[in-house]
Amino acid sequence: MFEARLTMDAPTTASADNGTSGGGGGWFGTPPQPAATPNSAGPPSDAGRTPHPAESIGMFGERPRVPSQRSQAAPPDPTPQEHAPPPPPAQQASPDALLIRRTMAEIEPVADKVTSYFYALLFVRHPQLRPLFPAAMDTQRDRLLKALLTAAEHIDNTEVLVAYLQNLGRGHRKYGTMPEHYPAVGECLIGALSKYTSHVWDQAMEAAWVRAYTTISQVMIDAAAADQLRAPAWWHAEVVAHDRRTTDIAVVTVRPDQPYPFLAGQYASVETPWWPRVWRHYSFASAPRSDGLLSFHVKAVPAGWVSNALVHRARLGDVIRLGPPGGAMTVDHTSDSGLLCLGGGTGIAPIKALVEDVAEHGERRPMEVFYGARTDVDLYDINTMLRLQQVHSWLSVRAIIDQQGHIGLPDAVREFGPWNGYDAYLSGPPGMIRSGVHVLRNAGFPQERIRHDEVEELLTVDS
Ligand SMILES: NC(=O)C1=CN([C@@H]2O[C@H](COP(=O)(O)OP(=O)(O)OC[C@H]3O[C@@H](n4cnc5c(N)ncnc54)[C@H](O)[C@@H]3O)[C@@H](O)[C@H]2O)C=CC1
Repeated sequence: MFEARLTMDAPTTASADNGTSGGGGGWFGTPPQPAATPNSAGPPSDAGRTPHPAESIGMFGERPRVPSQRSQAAPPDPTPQEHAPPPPPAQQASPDALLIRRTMAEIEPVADKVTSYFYALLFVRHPQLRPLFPAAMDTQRDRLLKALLTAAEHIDNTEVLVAYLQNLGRGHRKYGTMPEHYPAVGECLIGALSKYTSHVWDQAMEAAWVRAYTTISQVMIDAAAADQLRAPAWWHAEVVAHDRRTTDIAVVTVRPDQPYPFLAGQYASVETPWWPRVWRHYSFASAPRSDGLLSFHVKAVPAGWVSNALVHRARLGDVIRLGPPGGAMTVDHTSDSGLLCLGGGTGIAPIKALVEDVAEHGERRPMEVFYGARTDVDLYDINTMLRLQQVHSWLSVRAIIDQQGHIGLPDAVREFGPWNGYDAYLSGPPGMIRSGVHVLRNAGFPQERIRHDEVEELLTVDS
């Protein structure tokens, strides 16, 4: 019944300036499609996507970053008033946002059921979409729904939402997501939400969700179409070096088949040939190199499909797939702030990339690296870091062995300082990031000077 009403606010397929927007289809129609490139013409048998603990999956599986932007945001903005206003406080939320929040509160206690029902609907009604998802959906099945719900919840916060959704839309190209898939997802989203909120669901609530999803899908579709003009949906990359540093950690170096632009501190999503459509995020372990090679530090974790494959199975000549780079834990080279870096375990990888990045820019900003590990053996990259320290007088590296686990690194940072004039970069297990942020905030560190990847995403990382 709601379907008939939904065709009003149809997402279009591409941006208005190419003549394809504005008219077409509705949620439940087939919007016009942008010209396909070879990479995006349709999901290959292994087209899939996203990262995390059991990682990613879903068509919209990129981890939601909307809520915690500030921790990884750019440096403090001296003129915030020139930008869009912050999201309205709850009492000023738009009517649609209030209805969406009401729905969210209703489904929260039954989130698992909503998730199961949503995917059941999707795959029964639209079986052609099933191959876009990994074979095993059990661990990651809620990524798509979560991303959609997160976006809807922040529908009033246009500035942040658009950036998030654009990233999401671009990231979905590697799954083989096409514009015509969006109406199917929207229909099943409404179907699942209405079923589990039937006692409160009404026309107004449905209309709010339709408007929100129409906006969400339109931004994603436009971003994917724009990205298609300048970048492949994914890169193939051949393993050219495989260096086992410990029984469970390997440094894997790959050569992409096309230039792969990225910034030090970012990460890529990675899919191996052994687990099609299962994607994980790995931070680049080096700044961009003149030979175009990329390195990742991979630790095989229990039940980590991708990480175990990369550490124990990958051989020279194997070809993996890479999604586009993501992440905002990058250095602002217009600043001369010091850099306080915490790298826990394999979290040292992007910190090493940041050191190289600062060095390449010829800067002499103080850089203090705290490298935490459980044992000496786990400090698998300490020699590299100490070599960098020898070469760069502005760099200081301290190793913190934390056998008891999980208190040493942030505590050690507290003992040094003061850290006035420093930006902080945190990379490592989610627990380390959380406690690190806590310690730094208590030490007076402004939130906007603390950068790290999203904890939600790390929780799904198969390190
Ligand atoms: N961009 C990022 O943030 C990256 C994150 N990672 C993540 O880093 C982790 C590395 O795993 P492992 O090498 O096994 O590290 P681990 O679990 O052995 O921890 C390494 C060190 O981090 C610190 N630490 C860990 N948990 C802590 C806690 N709850 N509170 C305070 N400090 C804590 C301790 O000093 C510990 O020795 C993985 O979860 C991986 O996903 C890896 C690469 C990049």
